[in-house]
Amino acid sequence: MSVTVRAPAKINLHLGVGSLGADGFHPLATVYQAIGLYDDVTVHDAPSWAVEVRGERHVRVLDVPADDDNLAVRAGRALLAHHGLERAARIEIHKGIPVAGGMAGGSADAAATLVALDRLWDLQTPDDDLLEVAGRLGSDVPFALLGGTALGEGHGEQVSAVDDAGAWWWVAVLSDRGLSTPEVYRRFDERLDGLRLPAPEVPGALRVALGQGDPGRLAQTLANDLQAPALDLRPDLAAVFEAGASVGALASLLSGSGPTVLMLCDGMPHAQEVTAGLTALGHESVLAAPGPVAGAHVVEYA
Ligand SMILES: C[C@@](CO)(OP(=O)(O)O)[C@H](O)COP(=O)(O)OP(=O)(O)OC[C@H]1O[C@@H](n2ccc(N)nc2=O)[C@H](O)[C@@H]1O
Ligand SMILES: Nc1ncnc2c1ncn2[C@@H]1O[C@H](COP(=O)(O)OP(=O)(O)O)[C@@H](O)[C@H]1O
Repeated sequence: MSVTVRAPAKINLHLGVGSLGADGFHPLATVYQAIGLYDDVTVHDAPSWAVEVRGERHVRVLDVPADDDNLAVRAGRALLAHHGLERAARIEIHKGIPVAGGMAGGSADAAATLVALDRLWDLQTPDDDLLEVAGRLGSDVPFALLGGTALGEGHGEQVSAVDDAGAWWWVAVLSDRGLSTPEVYRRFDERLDGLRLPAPEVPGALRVALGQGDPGRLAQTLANDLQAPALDLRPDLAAVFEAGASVGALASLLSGSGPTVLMLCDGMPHAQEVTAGLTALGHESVLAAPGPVAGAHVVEYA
């Protein structure tokens, strides 16, 4: 028997970052949104742990570890440890989420594996326990379970749903190489030069824009505190922001720690226009996706 679970990419509509804490993490006030780019994870009972990674053309699958370092395997082991069990699984990952793009593809695989193994082995793990195991695997993993649009607090692992009336369309401009999340946070610290920041907050105007489902308003409130440090590390990305403005995107924003650049559009036809405009300017990997979409969910039992 096998179980296949689909999990979405995430973006951060607001990424407010505070000063580095004693735990080695930065306090966050973020609003996540799950968008329609997905990884599918299929699990089978097996005598020992194994993982295979495949993916769509725009995904650099060779950058994904195919051993015990893979977040999906770490998730499987963590779930078993939580239940005090000893078993193993073969995990097949089909990636549609860009690797090291600031869209939490590894976290999506971890979340999908938690749900898939829970079903395969009928573990009946309570939701709160799954969220807790997820939060220890990575700050973004609980959101990949929840999906939709959600507030992220703590270091991003404490998630709660947010009212969102929108049917948003995003265009993602991928990069030909990834950016390391810890390096971007380190650069964020360097820029502060010892200054202590107040606790980060999500602006009320963002919640209003989401509640009204108004793309023009949302465009005014998108913000990411990691954008400037990421641009320090990748100054070439400035050209992508300029391209977004020149093809009429409502706003451009770095996705998480980057290097993917997101462009907010006014509906699907506009997203298609923006995609065509960027392609005509020579940007090769450009994907349009709707949001919000569901978190990790079963798509097949076989
Ligand atoms: C920046 C964000 C925004 O959603 O996502 P990505 O853009 O990477 O997808 C997240 O904060 C990334 O979360 P995730 O990739 O799960 O990070 P983790 O595995 O928990 O942590 C990796 C490392 O990033 C740094 N880190 C992470 C989260 C946080 N709030 N503060 C940090 O300083 C720490 O150095 C940590 O050791
Ligand atoms: N299942 C996985 N999918 C993607 N990356 C993984 C996975 N497991 C481990 N990794 C490692 O995590 C790093 C960051 O992964 P990813 O989640 O794609 O990006 P980001 O943190 O930018 O959102 C990759 O460079 C890769 O080495």
